[in-house]
Amino acid sequence: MPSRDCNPACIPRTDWYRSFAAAALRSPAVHGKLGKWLKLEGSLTRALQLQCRESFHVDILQEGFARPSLEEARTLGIPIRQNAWIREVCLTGDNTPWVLARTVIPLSTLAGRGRRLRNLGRRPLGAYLFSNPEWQRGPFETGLCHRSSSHQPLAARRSRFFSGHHGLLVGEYFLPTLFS
Ligand SMILES: C=C(O[C@@H]1C=C(C(=O)O)C=C[C@H]1O)C(=O)O
Repeated sequence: MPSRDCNPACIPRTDWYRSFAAAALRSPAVHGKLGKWLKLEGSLTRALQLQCRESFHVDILQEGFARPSLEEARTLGIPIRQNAWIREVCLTGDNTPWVLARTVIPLSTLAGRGRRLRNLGRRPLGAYLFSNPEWQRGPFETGLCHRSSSHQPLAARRSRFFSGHHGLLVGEYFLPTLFS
């Protein structure tokens, strides 16, 4: 895993989608089991843990300071050349990768109590956000992904979390294994 304080060059490009726009989402009206997961309120981690028979864990794919995509910076309202803390994980249930997640946390959000967001390790981000009532979630963007392989995520959702003037962006990409 890249060192914690590396420059943008250290964090290699995400090999699923760098940003929500890159997922080329379409037909946001998604129904059935897929739609249920996309519209799930509350902690996705908690819902996945309830889905497990044996085990659940968060695998860190990469984490560190890097430059968000232009679209992510604009969505967060931060300067387009400013680094952010980027965390990419795989949520794994019963030893099967179920969800890929990319979280972009602006520098301003890391100040003060937010500095804990840099030290989550394998603790789920949701456990932090949903245990602190000052964090509120905004509306979801959802949709089906354009896939170039059968292993890539079927659908994705994204939302911003807010605490006062601070925010962060969470993108969650649902893998086909969650539905098999
Ligand atoms: C926001 C949540 O946290 C989950 C855990 C994440 C992590 O640990 O990086 C990222 C995205 C979420 O799927 C949640 O549980 O709803």
